[in-house]
Formats: sequence, C-alpha cells, structure tokens
Amino acid sequence: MDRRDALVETFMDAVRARSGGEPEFLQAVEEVARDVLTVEKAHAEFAAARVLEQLTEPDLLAQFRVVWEDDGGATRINRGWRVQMSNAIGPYKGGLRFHPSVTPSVLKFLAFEQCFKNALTGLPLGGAKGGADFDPSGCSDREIMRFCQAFMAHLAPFIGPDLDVPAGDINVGQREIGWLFGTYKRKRGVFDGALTGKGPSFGGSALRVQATGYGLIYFVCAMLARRSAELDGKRVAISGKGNVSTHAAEKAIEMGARVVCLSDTSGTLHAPDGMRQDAVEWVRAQKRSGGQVADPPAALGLQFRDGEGPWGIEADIALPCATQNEVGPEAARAIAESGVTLLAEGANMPLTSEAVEILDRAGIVQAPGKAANAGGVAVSGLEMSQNAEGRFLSREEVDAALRKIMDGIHDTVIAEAESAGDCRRGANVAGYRHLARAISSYGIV
Ligand SMILES: NC(=O)C1=CN([C@@H]2O[C@H](COP(=O)(O)OP(=O)(O)OC[C@H]3O[C@@H](n4cnc5c(N)ncnc54)[C@H](O)[C@@H]3O)[C@@H](O)[C@H]2O)C=CC1
Ligand SMILES: O=C(O)CCC(=O)C(=O)O
Repeated sequence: MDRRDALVETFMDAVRARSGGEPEFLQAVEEVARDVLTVEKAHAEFAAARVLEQLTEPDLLAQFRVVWEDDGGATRINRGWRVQMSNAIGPYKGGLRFHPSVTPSVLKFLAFEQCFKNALTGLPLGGAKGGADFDPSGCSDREIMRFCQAFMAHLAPFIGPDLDVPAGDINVGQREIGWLFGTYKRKRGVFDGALTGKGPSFGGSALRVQATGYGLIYFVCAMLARRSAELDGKRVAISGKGNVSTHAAEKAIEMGARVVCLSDTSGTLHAPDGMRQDAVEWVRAQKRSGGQVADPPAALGLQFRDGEGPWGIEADIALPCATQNEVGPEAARAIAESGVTLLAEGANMPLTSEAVEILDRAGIVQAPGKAANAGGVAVSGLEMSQNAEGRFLSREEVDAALRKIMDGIHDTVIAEAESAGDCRRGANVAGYRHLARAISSYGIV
C-alpha cells in the first residue's frame, strides 16, 4: 500500500464508522479523498482544520414527514429531507429531488458533490441537496401540487435568500418550483429569491431551464478546443430523456453534432443519422406528460430499441445524463468499444468507481459532473443576484455569462489536473482548495 492509499484507508475507515450504511455517500467521498488528502496533508492550515472531514459531516440534516391527500381522499405519507452540507463560501445551494430512490445517502452524496461543484463556478454558493421519496409517476397534476405544498410547509423554516436556496433536480422542474414558491411565499409572508428555477414572471432567470444541458455542451466544446477539435460533425450518445439530456441534445444539434440516441429505463431511441430538433421536442413532451418513448411517430426517424441501454451505439462523445451509477462495468466496456474518446457527465456521479477505472484504462478522457454539469447551478447563482438586485438579464446576457463560466471552470480544472486527461482530479483539487481556504480561515467553529 503506498502513502496515498494508506491515508485514504485511514480517512475512509473513520467516515465508514459514522456513515456505514450510506453507499452512494461513501463512493462520492472516497473519490474526492483519493485526490485531495495529499493536498490537505501538504498544507498545514488545511490539515489543522481537518477540512475534508468537516465536509463529510452535514451542518444540518433535517428529516420531516410529508402528509398529503391523494385524489381519492386517502391520506398519503412520505419522507422529506434537506441536507445543508456546508455554507463555507456562500448560502446553502442545491436542488430538490422527488424520486422513490431518494435516501439520506443519496442526498448526502449529492450535497457533498454540490459543495465542490459550486466552488468551481467561482460564485458565492455553499452546498446542499434535498428531496423526498415521493414518486410522482402515476400521480395527477393536482396530487403533485398538493405534495409540493405539503413538502414546502416543512421546508420553509430552513430556507431563505441568504440562508439556503433550493432549486430543481429529478422530477422537480419549473412547474414544481412554482408550486413550492407559492407555498413558501404564503407561509413566510415574503417575496424573495429563496428558490431558483422560478418562472420568468416571478423572478426566474432566462435560460435556467436549459442551463445544465447547454453548459454541458459548452464544457465539451472547451475540452475539444483544447485538442484542436470541434463539436461540428461529432456523434454524441446521450442517456436519459429529462431536462439535462434533452437540452444537451438540443444545443449539440444546434452546434452541428449528430445526436445518435436518448434513452429511458424502458429502452433507447436510436437515430443513426442524427436526431432532429423536432424529435428532441417530442421526447421532452413525452417526459412532460408522463408518456412512454417506445412508439415514436415514423416521421421523426427514430428507432426504439426495447429494453436496451444507450451504450454501445457508435459515437465519438458519451454524455450520461440520467442518474447516479447508471454506467456500471458492462456499460463502461460497451462505451470503450463504441469509438467514444470523450465522456462528460451531465448527471451527478453517473459512473460507478469500477466504470471510471475501465474508462481510464481505455484512455477515454472524462469530465466529472462537478465540473461539466455546473451550468445549472451557475445560472441559479445568476438568478440569485438578479433577484437581489431586482433586475432581469436577457437570454443573450445569461447565455454569454454561462459560456464564460463553463470556460472558466474548464481552465480551473485543467490548471489542477496532473495529466491532460485527468479532469476528475483537477475538479476535486480545485474545488477543495477553494473550500479549504475559506474553512481554514474561520477558526474552530
Ligand atoms: N436539473 C438540473 O439543473 C441539474 C440536474 N443534474 C443531474 O442530472 C440528472 C438528470 O436530472 P434532470 O434531467 O434534471 O431530471 P429529470 O427529472 O428532468 O429527468 C430525469 C432523468 O433521469 C432518468 N432517471 C431517473 N431515475 C432513473 C433511474 N433510477 N434509472 C434510470 N434513469 C433514471 C429519467 O428517465 C430521466 O431521463 C440527475 O443526476 C441530476 O442530479 C445535475 C445538475 C443540474
Ligand atoms: O440550481 C441549483 O441550485 C441546483 C443544481 C443542482 O441540483 C445540481 O447542480 O445538481
């Protein structure tokens, strides 16, 4: 065992002792620990403050019962949470996820990663995440609205524009943010920027809906430019059919790429010659209405591969944009054999640790979600400043700012990478240094 492995083992033993039953959280922490513990040890103030250990204990983890009434008049009960991981560099910030797979482990991993991601944006944003084990699929719109209202009744005391600013994530889009904000406003009797991702008529920023997907493509362009290449003409394989996937597809097509697939848990939509914008719009409409993608209209030129995943379809670039650990060893091998040379994560932690290693060995350049999908939270940060200043930036202004931020994140990551392809280490170390400088300035608090 070398010195770094020994450091990581000792550190992870302590984290496991406190958070043993939280596999996703342990996975996210270990990936960062591998890259940053030697940096911490080499810096006396960071080591004295035990910065990484502090970042593995949430400042606050609130759990609450959410009781709501379904359309049949029956009482339904779910669990809700907010994990406020660190406000070292700004108010807590991060999305809300409604999905049956939500657990404290999932939210802690997301809140932990959010701290690093938000630091990379260069904006004053701390890290948080929240959500509920509520499954909106099969619920009516009015049931989802009632759930949002019941959820916010519990969350409202924990949030505020200078305290904690939630936004959307899986199954929480602009519509749900509207319902959440309506209840927040009523409960607290204020109109302020306590949520981002709002509708444009009540303080939402232009382009927040598109920002994560567009930002992902801008990040990929920065990676390609560094290799004297461009997106035009590249084949891009994308997983998922949600907000991040469809906006990444939309921007990639606009920039001349050939998007060869989108997917969901039922199968993959393959477009051998590249998808058109109307096909992406159809997929988005299916997701919005809770419909299936299995039966696309013939005119869209899509082939549905029932039960098959997206990986293995020939492509130059892979963008996993659905959910955590969606790419395991088998999918990673399929990606490695499909011609892909560059992978950028639209989802948070979409690769298992084994998948990361397989792709590393295959020489595939990888951009972690912390860096590549930071465009969403970056535009949320712009929404916060617009709300604080009482102004509204145009779509063009936000787009220019988003592109600049993604280019900036790319440069920051590359400056800390040990080798040309090592963006994971670059993102972890750059995010860590920013957080560590703040945390070690506060004394023992
Ligand atoms: N919405 C945002 O601004 C941001 C989202 N992300 C991440 O992007 C990913 C996708 O989020 P959104 O597009 O916003 O959500 P969404 O609700 O719009 O879409 C969710 C997508 O994930 C897929 N999915 C969900 N659970 C799944 C499961 N267990 N197995 C396979 N597929 C599953 C769905 O088919 C769908 O494609 C998530 O990892 C999220 O944390 C990251 C940064 C910002
Ligand atoms: O805009 C935000 O605050 C949420 C973004 C988010 O949840 C993420 O980056 O994963």
